[in-house]
Amino acid sequence: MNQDQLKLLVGQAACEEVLRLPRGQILGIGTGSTANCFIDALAPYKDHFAGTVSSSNATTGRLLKHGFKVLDPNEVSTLPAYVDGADEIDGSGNMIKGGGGALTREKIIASMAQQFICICDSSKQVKSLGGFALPVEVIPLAKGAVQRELEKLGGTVSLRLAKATREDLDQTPSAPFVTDNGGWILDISGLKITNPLKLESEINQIAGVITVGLFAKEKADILLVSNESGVSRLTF
Ligand SMILES: O=C[C@H](O)[C@H](O)[C@H](O)COP(=O)(O)O
Repeated sequence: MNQDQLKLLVGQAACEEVLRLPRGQILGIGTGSTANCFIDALAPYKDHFAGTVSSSNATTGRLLKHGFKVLDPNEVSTLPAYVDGADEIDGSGNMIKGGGGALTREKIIASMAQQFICICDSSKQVKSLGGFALPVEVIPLAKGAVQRELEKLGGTVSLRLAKATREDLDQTPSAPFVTDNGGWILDISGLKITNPLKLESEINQIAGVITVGLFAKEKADILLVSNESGVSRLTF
């Protein structure tokens, strides 16, 4: 099975998982190629849910195309579950997210949910986080100041350019990648993340940081992970 087939498989498993929730609730939905597989699998059963809350403009577009109702997060107080992919996940459910630039809205929607259901293929499972460059969304005018602070952490910090990210976001190549919030992204590579919760809090304290793509406070509660032998369900 190739990686696309593994994503389809876990998307289908996540669909079965959320259909066990009582009817008529509102579901939080993430961003990325794995989340897209989940959205497509869930589309025939969309009436099971009263609506969805989306973590990005790309996801909103896909949900609307399938006929899902998409609600403004301000209209919703709590969600039974949030389903999303990850760039890396460790053995405790801590994650790096933001490879597609949607980290801030993802973290907001995750914080509203009673449980975070992470979906991925087994290539995303790691012993410790940091092999995938850690994304940090920043206010553009603070880029220089934030970069200097982030460099003190020991990694290599680079501004994400549009060409280095997804074509489906319709960005101009070589210009800074611009998030749905008008922010820019600094990617930190070469970090050894030993205490994700502490590092998340430290980076969030830097003036000019919008969000760091470390999900330790909002870590996964459930992991559905696919490999050659099928889908496993882990809880944290
Ligand atoms: O900003 C993007 C999100 O955090 C995604 O959930 C993450 O990048 C994983 O995406 P994919 O499922 O495409 O690997």
